[in-house]
Amino acid sequence: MIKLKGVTKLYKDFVAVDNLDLEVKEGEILGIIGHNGAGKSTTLKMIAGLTAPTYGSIHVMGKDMAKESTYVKRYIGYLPEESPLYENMTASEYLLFFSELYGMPSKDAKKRIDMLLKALKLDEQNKLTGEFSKGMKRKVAIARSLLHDPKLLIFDEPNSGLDPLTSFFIIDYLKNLKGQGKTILLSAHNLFHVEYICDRVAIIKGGKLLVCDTMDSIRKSLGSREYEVIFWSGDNLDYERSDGNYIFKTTSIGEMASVLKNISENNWALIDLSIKQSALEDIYVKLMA
Ligand SMILES: Nc1ncnc2c1ncn2[C@@H]1O[C@H](COP(=O)(O)OP(=O)(O)OP(=O)(O)O)[C@@H](O)[C@H]1O
Repeated sequence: MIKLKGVTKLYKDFVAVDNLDLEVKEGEILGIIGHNGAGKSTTLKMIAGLTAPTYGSIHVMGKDMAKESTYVKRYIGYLPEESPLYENMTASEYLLFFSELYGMPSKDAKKRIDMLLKALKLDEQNKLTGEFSKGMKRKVAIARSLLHDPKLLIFDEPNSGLDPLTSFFIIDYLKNLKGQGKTILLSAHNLFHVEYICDRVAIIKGGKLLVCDTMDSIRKSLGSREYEVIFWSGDNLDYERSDGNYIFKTTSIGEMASVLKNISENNWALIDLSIKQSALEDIYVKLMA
């Protein structure tokens, strides 16, 4: 669906995106994460055809964005990081206005707007968007990006500045859109959300791609596992105590095996054995350090 080859973006002589190769497959959700100023928005804008790369090529739906971006844009729903609305319109009026700009037949547009307002739980029909909360405004912007039923969604921090429940509602809504066959490329700062919905994660730093893979593969190469064994023994042992039991934690599978052997040989009682994997947050902190 998306293919970037050697994409570089210079602002004068400042390198905002540096020789980026990236692919997004049809039907997947790819999350881009990175510090402020890492180059996420610039990358998304280039893919959406809003700014051209200085070097390199971008293909979307098999088309070269340098030549056919006008054609491709009708299949893209782009949500910018900041999305000011026309605040003296209700949500329906605003969306209807955009549907006219998109050339949608008004009957189809009204149906689609009703569906989107309902799906996004935007039910205060009589309020002007200027009187909406931040979360509701973001939902209107999301509805606008989905008006023309695009195949590819490019969302720049869809839930920035929103409370946890509204954020989660939006993330879950995006997951639902993937179920309807959409391809989604998003940037986000909430790593839990990225881990929750994305099939693959791209981590960028200073405009360069550090890693792009599934969470499983990233964990295998960069993450760690911590084993935790809880057991009971009547003996006085040199292990940490927890609620009348002993607890042993390690990242070494060898050490964990030797404790299990001890438990078995001494007839102590194994209460629990668990494996904790690194969350994206741990891996991100490690990579950025
Ligand atoms: N129009 C522009 N002119 C000059 N520099 C720019 C322009 N747009 C972005 N930059 C610079 O390019 C770098 C990357 O910016 P970008 O907005 O892509 O980062 P980001 O990862 O999206 O950051 P954030 O998480 O804060 O949104 C930053 O150093 C920024 O200051």
